Amino acid sequence: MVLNPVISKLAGKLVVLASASPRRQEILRNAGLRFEVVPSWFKETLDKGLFKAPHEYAVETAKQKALEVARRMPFKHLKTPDIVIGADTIVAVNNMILEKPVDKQDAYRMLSSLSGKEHSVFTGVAIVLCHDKDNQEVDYQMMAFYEETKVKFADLSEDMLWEYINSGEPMDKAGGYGIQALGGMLVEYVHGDFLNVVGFPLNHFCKQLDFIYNHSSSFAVEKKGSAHPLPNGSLGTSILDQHGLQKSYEAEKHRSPDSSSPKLTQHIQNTSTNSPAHKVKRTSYESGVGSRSRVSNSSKHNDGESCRITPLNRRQETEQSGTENQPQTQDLKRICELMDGFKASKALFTASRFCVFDLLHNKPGLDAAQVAEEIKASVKGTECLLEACVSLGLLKIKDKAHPKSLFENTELATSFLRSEAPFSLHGYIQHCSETLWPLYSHLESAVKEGVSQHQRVKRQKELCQDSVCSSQELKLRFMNGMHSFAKITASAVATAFDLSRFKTACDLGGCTGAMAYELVKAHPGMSVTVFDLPAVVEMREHFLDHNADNKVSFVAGDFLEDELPKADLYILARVLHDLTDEKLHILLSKIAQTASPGCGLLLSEIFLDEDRGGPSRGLLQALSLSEGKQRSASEYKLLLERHGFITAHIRHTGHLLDVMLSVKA
Ligand SMILES: C[S@@+](CC[C@H](N)C(=O)[O-])C[C@H]1O[C@@H](n2cnc3c(N)ncnc32)[C@H](O)[C@@H]1O
Repeated sequence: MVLNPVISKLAGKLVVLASASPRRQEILRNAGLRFEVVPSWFKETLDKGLFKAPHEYAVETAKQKALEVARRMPFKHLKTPDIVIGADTIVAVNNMILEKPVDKQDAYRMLSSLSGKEHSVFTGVAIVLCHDKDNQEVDYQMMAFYEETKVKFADLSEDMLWEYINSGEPMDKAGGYGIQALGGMLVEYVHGDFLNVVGFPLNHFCKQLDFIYNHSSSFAVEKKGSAHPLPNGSLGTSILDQHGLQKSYEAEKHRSPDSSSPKLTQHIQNTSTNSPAHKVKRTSYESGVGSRSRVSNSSKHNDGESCRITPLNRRQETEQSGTENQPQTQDLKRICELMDGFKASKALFTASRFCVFDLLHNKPGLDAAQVAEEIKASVKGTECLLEACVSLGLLKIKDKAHPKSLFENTELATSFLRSEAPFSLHGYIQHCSETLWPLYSHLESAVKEGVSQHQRVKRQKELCQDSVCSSQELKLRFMNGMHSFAKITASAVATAFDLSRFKTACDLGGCTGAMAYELVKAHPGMSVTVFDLPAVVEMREHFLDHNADNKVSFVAGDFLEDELPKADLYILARVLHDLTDEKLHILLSKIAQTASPGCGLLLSEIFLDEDRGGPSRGLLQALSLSEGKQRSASEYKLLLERHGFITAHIRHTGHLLDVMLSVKA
């Protein structure tokens, strides 16, 4: 793709975003970057007084976040990333740094200090390149930069301030506002990169990548194992122009504690005690991580960790003796990751089932025994579960100096795993656990027989007299699953294209109406009919959004048999992949008969790569062997053309679903 030649340089590399911020993730995904999210455990507690200017604090925090993840992953995740991206956004007014408010009063203090004034939003970004070396060490190189955007707030009345604070939006945002949502109403003007205010300066980031990959001989960016030989010490210094835009680059080769950046070394030593700052020997991670004090205070935790890495250490000893080589280590790690994948899923399902993330949201800082009492489970089992969740980045330890491990949610859990979070995946996780998990546990039979194992799972449940769920409960569970997934994806689908010319839409298989509500929000002139099976429509009251009641209506029917409502735009979101070719043609021909020329068809699915080599999410979903199949964008395009719909636009959103807009010829 011509637009993102730099992003495409990262294809095939293990890119890690050391941030749980959904906004950063969305910006990078929309740019087409594929990456894993490993939230940093680095606490944003650097002494602000040490920094001459606010942006220095943001850059240093970004560096520490990225380095913490880069150093942790080879041990905790058993893989070395190629690139780790860290970022920190702060708001500065009158040379004072504002981070995230801790409570409503703090939000009030921040927002009133911004009222009627211009302030600066700084995002510091650090890019850490990791290089596995033959002797089990990892070398790190770092580039860091920042971007400044000026924002002016209107004069805010007390009523406005409190209405905004009571919306709950300020709480997880630097400076106490989110410009991309309600907070946008407070802003008079923005000078500079808008995305920087949202949380990530995409344009500057791409320029820095371009520098690393296309113009610098100082960065070892070739394939692992063929890195340039690297000189010792610093590779460069940061040169800032008076607008705060970093014209040159700051690149540090992190090889020894006497690195040329005294401040960096000082902070690394604050957090990582006595290990060399940027050259980590895998077998010595235990004594070098930031959580060292907690490890030594909690012998159980320590034991658990030792057990887990012992087999790998043995393997490394063999490798160091020269009988194995580096690529095999990587392969082993990849295989371990695949073998252990189900354990991680099941830990997530179980914690979610016990509502651990709701509990720790309401009562942060409980220890394992307290959690066990609340969820009515054994202390030993709960402790294992909580520690596993910490290792997966879902929970964190509240006070590392405390003799007991006190648990609290990470940002990731707060954003996606609480059942009341606006983008909660709780319902979908339960759907995965209760519906999909049993199906996939019969995968062998599914592959042999080539059909879905729904019937087998049902029979088995009946035999075990396990079917305590009524059909109503099952239906509600399914709808909860669809609803929580759709709430996450609907906004990207609804805004992928300009749909303002369509005044009426019909969402076929629209389930709970999650997409319909998002569409009328994004396109105020539009009204939407949700068309779904009677059994689904009769449950709609559980999911109604009363803010848009008059724009969204529900019609019960079977889209393969009944007459379809008339509309300017038809929506098929996650419907076609579940249909046989025969049913798909029946549905498309019914839409074609009802639609007038110029009508639109918005299709949303995972589009497989044209060579069917990915993405894994689509190919793994196909293993449930539903009646339908997963297709590429050009396969869908051809199917639609057969029914007179000409594809106008295709968008690989880089989000969970891709989108295609076609128009009836
Ligand atoms: C995988 S869900 C997708 C739901 C929703 N479009 C979304 O994106 O979240 C498929 C939906 O199609 C509906 N559906 C399946 N067969 C149908 C039919 N013959 N007539 C109407 N709706 C149907 C199901 O009830 C379900 O709500």
